[in-house]
Amino acid sequence: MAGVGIRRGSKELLKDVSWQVQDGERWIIMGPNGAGKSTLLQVASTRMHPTTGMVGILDEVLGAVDVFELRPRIGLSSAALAQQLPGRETVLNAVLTASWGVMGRWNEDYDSVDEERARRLIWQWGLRGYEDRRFGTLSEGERKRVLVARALMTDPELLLLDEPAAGLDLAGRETLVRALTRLAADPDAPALVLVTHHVEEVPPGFTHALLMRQGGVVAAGPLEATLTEDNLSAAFGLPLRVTVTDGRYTAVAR
Ligand SMILES: Nc1ncnc2c1ncn2[C@@H]1O[C@H](COP(=O)(O)OP(=O)(O)OP(=O)(O)O)[C@@H](O)[C@H]1O
Repeated sequence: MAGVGIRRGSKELLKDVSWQVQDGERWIIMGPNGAGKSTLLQVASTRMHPTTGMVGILDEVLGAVDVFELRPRIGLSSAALAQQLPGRETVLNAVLTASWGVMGRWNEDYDSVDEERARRLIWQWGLRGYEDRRFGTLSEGERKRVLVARALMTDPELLLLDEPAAGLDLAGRETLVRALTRLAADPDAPALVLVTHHVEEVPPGFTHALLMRQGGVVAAGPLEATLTEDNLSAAFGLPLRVTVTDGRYTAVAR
């Protein structure tokens, strides 16, 4: 995207954002509350159109393409989507129904190939044995992993994860970070974009970072050169001390 701005009334949600994701890249989007991260993902997932600027997604230009054809090529996991999934739906159906772009199972006919893929994803995301459990009865950590499995169901070319570790306890977070580390290392995985508030949630193997503040880009580029003390302090508006141990980041106020 180039020069993207989004305005609602007098408020600028995004200001002159230019950003490119290439095949095989794994991006972190980070910034404080209200920085515009979710808005940016809304644009990248074709749910929101910019007021100014140009957005190209998977070789199509937003505004000149049928978004309903583009959406199955983009996997999305977010709290807003989780709320739309019926709690009575089974884990298997929560993942499987993504292939039809619907949230609850009705009378659709699913191929056994689709069901096999859904089961494989459920296993891959550490939920073997949970296939018949109802989504509403899962823990937050289990739910988050179902959402990622669901987002991968259509074999997307781009995977957008909006705060997948929000609300998880330490073990839940570490399980998810490990799973995302594996995904990042998979050469067949789609391009990845992960939104988070916390450097502790950056999975090793992610390649790039975009730091935001007040709708604008503070810094963007290769991860190590971007997640620096100076850039993170500027994004969060607080002097930070950042350490990296075995590819894992921690940040504390200075
Ligand atoms: N329709 C709207 N009208 C006016 N302001 C809006 C609208 N939608 C979002 N905003 C504002 O735009 C800003 C950016 O919101 P956004 O959800 O993108 O931020 P975020 O970085 O994802 O924040 P958080 O980390 O808290 O989830 C916020 O200040 C929000 O209140």
